[in-house]
Amino acid sequence: MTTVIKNGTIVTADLTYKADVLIEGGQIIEIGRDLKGDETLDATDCFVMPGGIDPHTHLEMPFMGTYSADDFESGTRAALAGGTTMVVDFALPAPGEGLLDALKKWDNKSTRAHCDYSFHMAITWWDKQVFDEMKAVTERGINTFKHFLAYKGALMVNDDELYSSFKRCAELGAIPLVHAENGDVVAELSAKLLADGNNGPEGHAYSRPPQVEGEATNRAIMIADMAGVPLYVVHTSCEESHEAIRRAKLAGKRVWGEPLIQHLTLDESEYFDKDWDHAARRVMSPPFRNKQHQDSLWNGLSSGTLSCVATDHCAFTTDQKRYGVGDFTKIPNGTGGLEDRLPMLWTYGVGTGRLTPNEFVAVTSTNIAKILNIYPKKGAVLVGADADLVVWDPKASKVISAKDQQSAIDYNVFEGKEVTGLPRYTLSRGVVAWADGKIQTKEGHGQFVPREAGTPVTKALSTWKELTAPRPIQRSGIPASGV
Ligand SMILES: NC(=O)NCCC(=O)O
Ligand SMILES: [Zn+2]
Ligand SMILES: [Zn+2]
Repeated sequence: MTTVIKNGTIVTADLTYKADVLIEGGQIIEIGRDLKGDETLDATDCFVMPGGIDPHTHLEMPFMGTYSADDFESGTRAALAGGTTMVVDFALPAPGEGLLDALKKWDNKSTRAHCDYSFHMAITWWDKQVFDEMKAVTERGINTFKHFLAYKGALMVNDDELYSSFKRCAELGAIPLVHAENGDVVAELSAKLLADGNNGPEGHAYSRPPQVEGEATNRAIMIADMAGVPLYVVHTSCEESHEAIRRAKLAGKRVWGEPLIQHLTLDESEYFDKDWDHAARRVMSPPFRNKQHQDSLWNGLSSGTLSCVATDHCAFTTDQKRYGVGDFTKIPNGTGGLEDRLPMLWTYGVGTGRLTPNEFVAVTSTNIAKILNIYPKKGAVLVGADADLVVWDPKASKVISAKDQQSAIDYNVFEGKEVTGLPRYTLSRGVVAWADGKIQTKEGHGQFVPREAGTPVTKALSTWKELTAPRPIQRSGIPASGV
């Protein structure tokens, strides 16, 4: 059975051209003019692009005394409805839990996924077992390890643990990820704010100023450099962090920054809303920033100093957010966005001229596929690539509303935003997964995507580090010891 996408314009990270796409067995088998197939999808007036890859989701995540409300079933439905065909979630070992035991739990949760997925492994504590199991994790097809510098007393690791884990990543050809906020300072600021009677959701934003992010980003970059490993900084939200990344890149360090669609399009005024629920629903870490920080993030995307747009989809219901009434530190941190990432980025990025369509593809799909070592299986429109595609109608529009969404929660942080640019079809490995405004796949269609360690960048960096490593100076005529 073959499927042909006809009459569309293919848009990739580097090319725009008119052609049909023929699909068989889940893969693209031909690209050209006047192709025929058993089934035809009409892409007239549409762009045919690689499906989005969201490198940062937390589906059914155990966090702050509860679980995030979207699981792999509803979360991946939301992804497909918004043109995203792959998500990368975080396997999170509890303190003292083995990495492989945690991985089993994420294997079980993900059996219900509608689209393809992969995992990052979090390093939440450190000893010989963790060191040893990191190798087995890479052999299971996970080449990225996440470190939290925030969430003191829960997920946070200290600098000695960070350095040890980064060195282990370097040995394994894996890439460390970092949530860069100074958890010690956040804990102190939070306690002071609460003591002063600042207990509303706005206290969350006050407790995490850009400096805590800038400091932690700089620290993680320097530690990664000393460990000889690249670094991926998740949810880069402010100029201080972006500046550290920019400077590191210009100094030849291999560092990537990931702004979220929420930080690009929503600002800190959300936390000053008089409605407690409105503000609490938007509590996430790092918090939303002001317009200057948003401009910095947009500029980073267009100049290439920031690489990928993610969601950090970690959705909690209003009832869950209310755990924090009277104490903002108990509001579960996280917001949704999986269904809205592509339409919002197209509307506020391509629609305003901040991004070209090719840059849009780069930052939503191709760049992360390359970083994660799954390009061109994913993130490409090429013969042999998986047919994870979105037929994108740049003129279709809607007003975002929780009542129409796939996500399981009862609100949407983008409620009321009008977006222009929506998927007409989303295809997951050649199967039409979203059409006519409805999900067409069955749960369990999604497959785990293994990712090999030893990516082109880790190999290049380890070659360079080996070449420039400190070496003893060979001397003749060493003087006799003075003792
Ligand atoms: N970002 C957030 O607030 N929640 C999800 C966990 C994390 O990424 O820090
Ligand atoms: Zn985080
Ligand atoms: Zn996250």
